[in-house]
Amino acid sequence: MRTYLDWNATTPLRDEVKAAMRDGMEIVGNPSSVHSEGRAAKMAMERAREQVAAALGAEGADVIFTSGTTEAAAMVLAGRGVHCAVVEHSAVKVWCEQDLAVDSNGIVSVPDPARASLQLANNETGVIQDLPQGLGSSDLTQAFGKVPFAFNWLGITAGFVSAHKLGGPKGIGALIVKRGTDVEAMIRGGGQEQGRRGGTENLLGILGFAAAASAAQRELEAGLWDEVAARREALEDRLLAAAPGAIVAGKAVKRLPNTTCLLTSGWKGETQVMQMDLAGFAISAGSACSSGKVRASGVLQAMGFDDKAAQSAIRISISPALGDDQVNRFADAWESAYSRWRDRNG
Ligand SMILES: Cc1ncc(COP(=O)(O)O)c(C=O)c1O
Repeated sequence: MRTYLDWNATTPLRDEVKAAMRDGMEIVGNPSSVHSEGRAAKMAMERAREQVAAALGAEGADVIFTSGTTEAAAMVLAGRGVHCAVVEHSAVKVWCEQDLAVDSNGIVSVPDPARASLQLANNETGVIQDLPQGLGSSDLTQAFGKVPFAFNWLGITAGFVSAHKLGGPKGIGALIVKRGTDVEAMIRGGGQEQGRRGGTENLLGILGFAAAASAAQRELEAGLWDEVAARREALEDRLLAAAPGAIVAGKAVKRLPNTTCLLTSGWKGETQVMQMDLAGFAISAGSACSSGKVRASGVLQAMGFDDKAAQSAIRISISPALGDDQVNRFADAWESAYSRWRDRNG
């Protein structure tokens, strides 16, 4: 039996999502067609758009369906000379001047919010940022569904989300913009999405996204993520007690309730990921692998960790679908791997 502890990377489809997509398979029409089949497809899509907007607290804002955050970010950032910090996901970073300062907790200073992009929560550490009013754009991908927020109250112009982080399908997401914001289409062609994103819409993906967004909203309102936070705290207490030299990145500041980024300097993150995989647990390493060369995480380096510490990072990210038992079994497995490593490196 495998235990999946990598919910920040992606999530399994929720049952409600599968049901919504299965129902959607019966829809025949193209949302742009004027006949009854087309109007039925359009109606289902617009209902889904309202559901996504409601879950995001973005009623009255424009929800433009895209293939996910990467596309949404490109639409508003490409060629604009926007500023960001190196802690951003590469989907944002690739378009920006990466010159904003980051402190040892991963908190970013934003001198000119209108010309900046700042993530609400970091995918590696879970660190949550207070977004300054008037911020140009924010990557909301990791925060959506895990912590309550309302787009309408964040005071930002644009936000990016991906459905697969909250139990929806992969390859669908949205760009959310304040109504009336000028957004030039990147993918041109038909006039879909008010001329801002050409191409026949991914209706099945959209229906799955809406079901995921509503389910996530209900879960948050029911307080299930408070239980996740308590479970995560208990896990960190155990791991830090077993490995007194270990560090949890960002532990001193507000974080997502489900994320632990653990550094055990000297013990390679990749090694830990492989050992845990063999023991039946999926976690991820906090370092990025590019062209066969393992690099330390830029996020952790920006927070002041040296290469050896940064390369030891693992990320454990849980969800309300996991119980105490699964998390405890992971802690057991990690602790015994740690004591073997410590005995060898003593
Ligand atoms: C914070 C953050 N931004 C952007 C992305 C990219 O999302 P997608 O690959 O769905 O476009 C991810 C997911 O990997 C993420 O965690």
